[in-house]
Amino acid sequence: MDIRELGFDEWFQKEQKNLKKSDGSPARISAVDRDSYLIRNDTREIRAELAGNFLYNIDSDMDMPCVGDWVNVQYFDNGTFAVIYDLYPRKSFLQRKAAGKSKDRQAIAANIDTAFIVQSCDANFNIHRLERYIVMALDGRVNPVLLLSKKDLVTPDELSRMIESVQNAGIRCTILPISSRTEEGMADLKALMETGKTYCLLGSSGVGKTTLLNRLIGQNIFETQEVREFDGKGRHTTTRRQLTVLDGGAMLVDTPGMRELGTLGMGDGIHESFADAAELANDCRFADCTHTTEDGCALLAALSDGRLPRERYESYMKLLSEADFHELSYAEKRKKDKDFGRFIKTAKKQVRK
Ligand SMILES: Nc1nc2c(ncn2[C@@H]2O[C@H](COP(=O)(O)OP(=O)(O)OP(=O)(O)O)[C@@H](O)[C@H]2O)c(=O)[nH]1
Ligand SMILES: [Zn+2]
Repeated sequence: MDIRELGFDEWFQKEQKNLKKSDGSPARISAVDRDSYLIRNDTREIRAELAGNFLYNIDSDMDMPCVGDWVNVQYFDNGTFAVIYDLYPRKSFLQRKAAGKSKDRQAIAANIDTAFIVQSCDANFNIHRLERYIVMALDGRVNPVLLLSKKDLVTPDELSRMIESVQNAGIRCTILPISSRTEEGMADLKALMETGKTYCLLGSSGVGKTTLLNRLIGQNIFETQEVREFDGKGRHTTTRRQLTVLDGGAMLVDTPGMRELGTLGMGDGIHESFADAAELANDCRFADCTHTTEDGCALLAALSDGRLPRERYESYMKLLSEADFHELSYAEKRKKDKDFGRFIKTAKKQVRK
């Protein structure tokens, strides 16, 4: 396999000479498990760890490798173990964030070309929710495609009305109705997925993402297996692969963090136009731009020369920062609930005293 088939195109080749360490080889992160990584190169998938000085050279958590990232590595033990020295710039970056506060950001995946936003035809279809997922994708420079799942549950008329309402809302993304049950649309979906490009599935719980993933990965049993290897310290470890190369050569990313996005909430009254701002964000120099202070921020540029009205900018930033937009992960919520429970307990004790 050629490394270009894993997505290492001219864009990354050009960035190679800007890396701190000029020797080394490019490899792609295929799973992250706390401080240990799986990387994929042209021949194999192996375990990797960060170089000792990696942490000294970064400014924030956002500079830590995440799934989909390209990294510069050096191989040891006959190429069975690697050390990560450097992170390539990101072409695209899916993250949860609260506007302007870097500590409230959480990386989800890097270098995704297309996000399939899944909404099921029967109950889950909702224009406002769709708009929010589209903003999230565009803000990370990821191309959104709408999959209308469970097509088998609606009539052709109902389906046409849904597609019409998406178009009437001014949303211009590709729309593909599919059914995992009847296989309708599955061939079209596979035809959309190109060799060397990376995809992910976003959508609420129950819309059929897992079923679809299994359909796409299913014929590729080897890829779904866990990777068991000895790590650098000789321990036996197991990691679930999060970036999978499908039979057709396209790649699919599925991380636990991506699953948790499924509960994306729906506040009221934020049905303002976002398309202009979200499309501008696509042109920011940095994939992880916060649109607050960065040089090369397309939103700030448009704001200063009047192409983007201030209130539009502000409502867009508000949308990005909403608590329920980039929902806290389930684990974080559980922890918050626990902390709150503890707080109540202590407070009660103190009252008793
Ligand atoms: N009728 C119909 N049902 C489907 C289809 N695809 C999935 N389902 C059903 O929808 C339910 C939810 O599917 P999942 O694949 O688990 O949905 P999910 O989006 O992965 O949900 P989470 O795992 O909770 O995130 C299951 O009962 C599936 O059998 C479809 O194309 N048609
Ligand atoms: Zn920006």
